[in-house]
Amino acid sequence: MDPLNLVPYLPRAEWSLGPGDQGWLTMLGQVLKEYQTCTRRRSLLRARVMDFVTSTAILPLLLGCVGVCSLFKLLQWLRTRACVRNAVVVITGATSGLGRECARVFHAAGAKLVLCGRNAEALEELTRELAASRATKVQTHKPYTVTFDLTDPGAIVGAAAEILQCFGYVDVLINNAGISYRGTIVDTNLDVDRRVMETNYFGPVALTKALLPSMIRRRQGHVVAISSIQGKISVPFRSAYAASKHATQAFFDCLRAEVERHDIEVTVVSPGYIQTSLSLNAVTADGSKYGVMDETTAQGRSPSQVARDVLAAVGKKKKDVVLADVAPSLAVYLRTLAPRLFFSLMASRARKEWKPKRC
Ligand SMILES: NC(=O)C1=CN([C@@H]2O[C@H](COP(=O)(O)OP(=O)(O)OC[C@H]3O[C@@H](n4cnc5c(N)ncnc54)[C@H](OP(=O)(O)O)[C@@H]3O)[C@@H](O)[C@H]2O)C=CC1
Ligand SMILES: CCCCCCCCCCCCCCCC(=O)OCC(=O)COP(=O)(O)O
Repeated sequence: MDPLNLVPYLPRAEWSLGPGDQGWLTMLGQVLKEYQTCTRRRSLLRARVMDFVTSTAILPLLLGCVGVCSLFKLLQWLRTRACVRNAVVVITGATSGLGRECARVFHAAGAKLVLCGRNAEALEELTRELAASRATKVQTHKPYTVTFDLTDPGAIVGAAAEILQCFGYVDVLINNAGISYRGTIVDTNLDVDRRVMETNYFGPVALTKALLPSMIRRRQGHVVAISSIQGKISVPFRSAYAASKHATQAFFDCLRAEVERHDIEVTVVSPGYIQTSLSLNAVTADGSKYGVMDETTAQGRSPSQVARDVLAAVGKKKKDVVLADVAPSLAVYLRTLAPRLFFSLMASRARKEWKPKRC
C-alpha cells in the first residue's frame, strides 16, 4: 500500500519535518508507525467484536435461527413428500429429460406412477430402472405405462381410459411432454406451427379434459402444466413454441378458476433453460429436426433439481411457479412494466441472432 494514501486514516499524526534531507525519512517513519498503531487498533476492535459475539447471546441466537430455518425446511420437504405418498401421479413425456426426472423423484416419494410416452421400449426401461432402485425408505410402487402420441386426438381418449384403469383414479396429472422449435416466422411451414400447438397445447388440453370429470366426481385432483418462461415472454425465432406456451398458461389459468369450487388444484410451472434434449428434438421451419444441443440448454438447470421443484410445487399446492434465473425472471416484469424497452431488447436480440435459413 502507498503510505501517502494512509494520510486520511491518520487523523492524529503529528507532522514534524527533520532538518535537511532527513525530513522525508522522518515523515515516512512517523507515517508507518501510525499505520502500525491503526492496524493494531483495528485488529483489537475486531477481536473485541468477536469476543462480544461469542460470549453474549448473539452466536447461540444466530445458530438457533439457522437451526429453526433448517428444521422448518426439512419439515416442509417431508410434508411435501408425504403429500404424494401413495398418490396416483400421471406423467406425460416420461421417456426423457424433465419427465424422466419427475418419474424418479415422484417414485422415490412413494407415488403410484402412470408413465406416458410415445416410445414403449423407453417406458419399459424406465419402469425396470425404478423397480430396481432402492434408495428410499418410503414404500414404492411398480409404475404402469401407457403409450400414445399427444398429436393424435383419437389416441388421447383411449389413453385416458387406459390411465384410469391402472389405479381407478388420478390424483395428479403432470402435463410435461413438449417440443420446441427454431425458425423465422416468414420461412415456417404452417404445418410446423400446427404440430407444435398439437403437442404442447391441444394434446395436454385434450388429456386434461378427458381426466377432469373423474377428478370432479371425486372432488379431488391436481393438474400441473409444465409451461416455460416463454409462456410469459416471447423471444425471437421461437414463435410456435412461445405461442403454444402462452396458450398453455392462459388455458390452465382459466381452468384453475373454474375448478376451484370442485377442490381441484392447478399449477403452472414456468422453467427457464433445463439440461435436456429439448433443443436436440426441436423442429425447424421445414419440419426437420434441429438436432443441436444449444449452449443455453447445456448450461441450464439440472432436470433433477427442476423435478424436485415440481414435487415441492405440487406438495405446497402452488398456483404459478417460475423456476428461472434472474435475467429471465426480470424480463417477465420488464414485459409488463416497460414493454417498449422489452420489445427493443428482443428486436436487438433478433438482429444479432438472425442467420439466413438457420436460427
Ligand atoms: N429443456 C428446457 O430448457 C425447458 C423445457 N421446458 C418444458 O419441459 C417439458 C419437457 O421437455 P424436456 O424434458 O426439456 O425435453 P425432452 O425433449 O427431453 O423431452 C420431451 C418429452 O416429450 C415427449 N413428447 C414429445 N412429443 C410428443 C408427442 N407428440 N406425444 C407424446 N409425447 C411427446 C418426448 O417423448 P419422445 O421420447 O417420444 O420424443 C419426451 O419424453 C416440455 O414441455 C418443455 O417445453 C420448459 C422450459 C425449459
Ligand atoms: C431491468 C433488467 C431486466 C433485464 C432483462 C433483460 C432481458 C433478458 C432477456 C432474457 C430472455 C430470456 C429467454 C429465456 C428463455 C427460456 O428460458 O426459455 C425456456 C425454454 O423453454 C427453452 O426453450 P428453447 O427451445 O428456447 O431452448
